[in-house]
Amino acid sequence: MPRALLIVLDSVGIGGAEDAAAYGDAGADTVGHIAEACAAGRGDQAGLRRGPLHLPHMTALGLGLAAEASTGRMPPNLAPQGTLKGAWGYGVETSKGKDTPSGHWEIAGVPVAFDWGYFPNTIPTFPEELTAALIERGNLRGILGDKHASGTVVIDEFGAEHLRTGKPIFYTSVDSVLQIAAHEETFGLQRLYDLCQIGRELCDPYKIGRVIARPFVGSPESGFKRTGNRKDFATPPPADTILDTLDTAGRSIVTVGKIGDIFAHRRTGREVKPNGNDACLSAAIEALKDLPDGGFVFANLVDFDSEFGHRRDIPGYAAALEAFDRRIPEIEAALKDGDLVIITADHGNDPSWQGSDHTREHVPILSFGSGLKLGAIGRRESFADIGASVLAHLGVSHKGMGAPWLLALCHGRACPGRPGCGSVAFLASGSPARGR
Ligand SMILES: O=P(O)(O)O[C@H]1O[C@H](CO)[C@@H](O)[C@H]1O
Ligand SMILES: [Mn+2]
Ligand SMILES: [Mn+2]
Repeated sequence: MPRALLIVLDSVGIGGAEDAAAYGDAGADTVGHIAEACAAGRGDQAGLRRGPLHLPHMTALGLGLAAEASTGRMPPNLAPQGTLKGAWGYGVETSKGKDTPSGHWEIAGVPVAFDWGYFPNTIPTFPEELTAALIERGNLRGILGDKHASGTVVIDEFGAEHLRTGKPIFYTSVDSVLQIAAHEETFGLQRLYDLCQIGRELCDPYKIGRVIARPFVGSPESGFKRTGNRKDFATPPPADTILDTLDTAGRSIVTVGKIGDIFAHRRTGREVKPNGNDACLSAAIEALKDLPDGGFVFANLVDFDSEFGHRRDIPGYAAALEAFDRRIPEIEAALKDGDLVIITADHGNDPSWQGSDHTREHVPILSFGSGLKLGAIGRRESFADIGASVLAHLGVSHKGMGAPWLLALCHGRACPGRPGCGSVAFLASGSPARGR
């Protein structure tokens, strides 16, 4: 029985969203603008990286072709030179919003049809009764911030006052979030998590997607730094996702990084949550080693978004893409015959864009594995096609949103595709055909 690995490169969008203007993002293009900046020497940083964006493995999987199909422009240095090694295309987000839960839930078969709640870009941003309830139930002296902000800037601004007063820092963004930053040692990590749990309950009537704990360390003298103990308190998806479907079918599930949080820990299998892209990718590769037949590994790599996209750091983002790309051979080496890998993203976060928020974009869909039919899977009208394709590959029937694309489930590199070999190819139209 085949297995599947789904990797979400958080915020690695490829531009071109037709509805981007409605989000203030017309023209945003995360990968395209990083590639252009690198080609123009604006991606150089001493000791980190230099030169054109170098992503040989993702290029061979069709990243440049997917980007070109999405925007009409081939990003510099991403045109494939040799043989293509993957099936490539791009996904269009149908959900409302451009945040992590919308993107991930849609990937997993549940597009967001309702409107999230958002806090206005005013000071204060939070409704008085919400703040009052948080202060009372959280036993607080008050709150700091109370505005739209970037998380690293807001701890620089209020960190010292937080240490003096013990008041936590509350902020939000254009996303449906309430974020609470507090010093991990003086305020206490568990106390921050408990406060966020209270916040989660109080935010439900406002339809807020996530309450996020943002612990940090440091001092006014040394500066403040966020730690890896961020924790997202998400509202659960409104319908069954592929995780529910696979769990019901008795399949083994491993979720890596933020996935557990994003799906509110519902049917998220064995959760592994190390800190950072590299450690999360290692954990995903490690999980493949003892993943039984029919199993599913679902990983999120968040550094692209949180460390570089929101920070508008082009060299950092480029270096992170290159670091991921260098490890694709390790993923290939961990695969068994019949395994499927899909690499995608949940939204954009163009580091060349104004502000510090996500950007509405198409996402790349790159897949590979033995027996997989190579070539274009085209434009997928919903991210839900990704989850549907995972289910199709794993042979689990699916009644929800999304349609699987061209997959050739030919279990074995040497499969001659003889009649009756049992393999199934899903054609782009969605009609299954025998053999390959
Ligand atoms: O600036 P930081 O704290 O990284 O916040 C960002 O992280 C949130 C979740 O992705 C986004 O809504 C954005 O506000
Ligand atoms: Mn995200
Ligand atoms: Mn983000």
